[in-house]
Amino acid sequence: MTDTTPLNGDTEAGAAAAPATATDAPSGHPSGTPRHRAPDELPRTLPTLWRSMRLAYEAEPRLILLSLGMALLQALPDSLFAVWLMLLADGVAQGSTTRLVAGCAGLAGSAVGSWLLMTLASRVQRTFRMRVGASLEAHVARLQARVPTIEHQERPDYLDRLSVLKEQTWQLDHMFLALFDLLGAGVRLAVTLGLLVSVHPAMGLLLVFALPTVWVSARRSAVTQRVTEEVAPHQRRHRHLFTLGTTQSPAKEVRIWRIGPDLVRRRRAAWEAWYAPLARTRWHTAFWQAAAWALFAAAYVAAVVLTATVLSGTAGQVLLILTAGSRLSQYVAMTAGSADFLRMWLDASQRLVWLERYAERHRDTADGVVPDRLQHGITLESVSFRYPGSDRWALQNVSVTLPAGSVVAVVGDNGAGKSTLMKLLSRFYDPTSGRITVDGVDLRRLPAAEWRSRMAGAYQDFFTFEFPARRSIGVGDLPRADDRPAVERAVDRAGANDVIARLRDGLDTQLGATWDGGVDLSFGQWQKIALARGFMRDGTLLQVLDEPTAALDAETEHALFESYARQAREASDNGRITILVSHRFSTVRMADLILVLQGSRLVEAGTHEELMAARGVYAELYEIQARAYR
Ligand SMILES: Nc1ncnc2c1ncn2[C@@H]1O[C@H](COP(=O)(O)OP(=O)(O)OP(=O)(O)O)[C@@H](O)[C@H]1O
Repeated sequence: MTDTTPLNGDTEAGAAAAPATATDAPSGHPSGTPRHRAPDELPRTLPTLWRSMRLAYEAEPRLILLSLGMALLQALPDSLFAVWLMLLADGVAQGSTTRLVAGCAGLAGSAVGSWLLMTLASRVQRTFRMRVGASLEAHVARLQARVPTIEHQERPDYLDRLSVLKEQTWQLDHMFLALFDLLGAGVRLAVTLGLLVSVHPAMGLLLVFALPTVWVSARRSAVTQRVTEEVAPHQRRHRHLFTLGTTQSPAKEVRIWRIGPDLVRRRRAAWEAWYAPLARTRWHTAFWQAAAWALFAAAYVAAVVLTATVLSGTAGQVLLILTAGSRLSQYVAMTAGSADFLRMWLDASQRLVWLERYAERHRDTADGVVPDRLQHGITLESVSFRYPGSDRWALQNVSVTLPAGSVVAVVGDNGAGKSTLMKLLSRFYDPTSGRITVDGVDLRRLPAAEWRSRMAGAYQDFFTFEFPARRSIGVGDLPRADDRPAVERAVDRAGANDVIARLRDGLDTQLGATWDGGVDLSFGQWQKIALARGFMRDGTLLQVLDEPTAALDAETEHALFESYARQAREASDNGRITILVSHRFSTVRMADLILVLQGSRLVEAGTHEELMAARGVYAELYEIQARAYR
């Protein structure tokens, strides 16, 4: 693959592996080269195996025991088949009715028993798989949600490992069954070996010749798994490009820029980069597997010939060696196949435990108490921040106090760090250096979930919840999601009455055209719904409005925030701070405090009048915009 230009934020595998060049000094880095971040070591195998077994046992204790019992029982009628055949053959050859009847009865019993057990086992195992699979998937989802920050969602090493784990989660249930099959195959193998040795101890050597097939198979699986991990970034990338080329949201740009063929080409290249090493590995290991099986086949033929000639075995014994010998190869293949699955199970278990440990390490251990009301405000003390894997400072040495009860506006160029500041205040990330305090208490000491429950927010990259309008807004305060007057108040605060008035069934209208009876909204209408959601919560300490009205015209935005700021000042009996990000200076001038960010630094702070009098960056930009509107 030669063309590796990132596409739409796609993460480059090569970039993730770039050498470390970062310093910790908060100074701008011109290149923005991503720093190398080695993925954590996967935990040791055996304890992780034990852990995943415990998880499955805790989820379905009775089903797991029943499945295991069935798998072991199924081994018996199967492996005794050779004995019945021997009795039958000797009965015919020696004219012994007793042997003949015993052989026939044994064959009938084995056939019926096998069928019965197979039918029962498949039912039990299907239920077991569905239930355990669902419970493990939920476990992985919970672990991910438990991490309070969103840093891990942007780490390529984490995403690669997680994408493999997600695939494996639904396979984990298969793998438990593979373990039971392996145990069942062990029983079959032991019985068959006993039968072979009963003819002559030398027949036991057949097992020795079968062992290379097991070893090669296990080795094959381990090598394939290692390569799978190495090429995981390409796999994620080709899926991403496929989604880009086939889903609705990028469809307009894909067509207008006519990048469809380029996407196809790049997806193909990513697919090749993912698949080619895997295919090579499979071919390579298949050669060794074939060689191992050829060795076993030669030993099997020799055993049959030896029994018939040198050992002068009876017809029944020759038949027993023929049947048990071929079954031995079948059982060895079964053991090897289960071992193959087992290898994947080991790997999935390791990843699962890695995720558990990651979630545990990043568990929120903050023990501070979020205040009922703000007395002084929120202070940033020399706050610097850079995103995980990036050398570029998104914020540098920002020091400022946002006073309790104030309306604060943040302005600045694209990429100046405004949204980053909002993310730090929301504790989606912790500062790289410096600290943020809430009435003097470090924000890191306040439990993220509790702090966020006292926040509300509306963002430029809002999400379109395709629920009935009432609920799409109501989820902004889940306990009151069905409280109609509360939803109506939020609609009013967001100035979204016009959007609701146009909906066929008002607040009860299903949003999203792909749903039965659903309607689609314009971008601006969706944005007003998101804004209303951001106004659902009462009693918040921090209200973040990160360009939530960028799709509205300047006049509407201005009127909306004038009214909102007035309400916020009148009703702020708990010292709530409202922080508004906007590019429109006509809107931000009403704020009590205006922060001007430029190139990741806070360059000015003050009221509109103070900043105009200072004749700095703010005054200049304000004049430019004002002239444009005149
Ligand atoms: N998830 C991320 N990972 C790495 N870098 C990021 C990430 N998000 C933002 N950045 C970088 O951080 C810097 C600040 O971005 P931020 O989104 O805070 O800017 P902004 O002032 O809100 O810009 P805009 O006005 O365009 O919304 C930019 O250089 C940006 O490229």
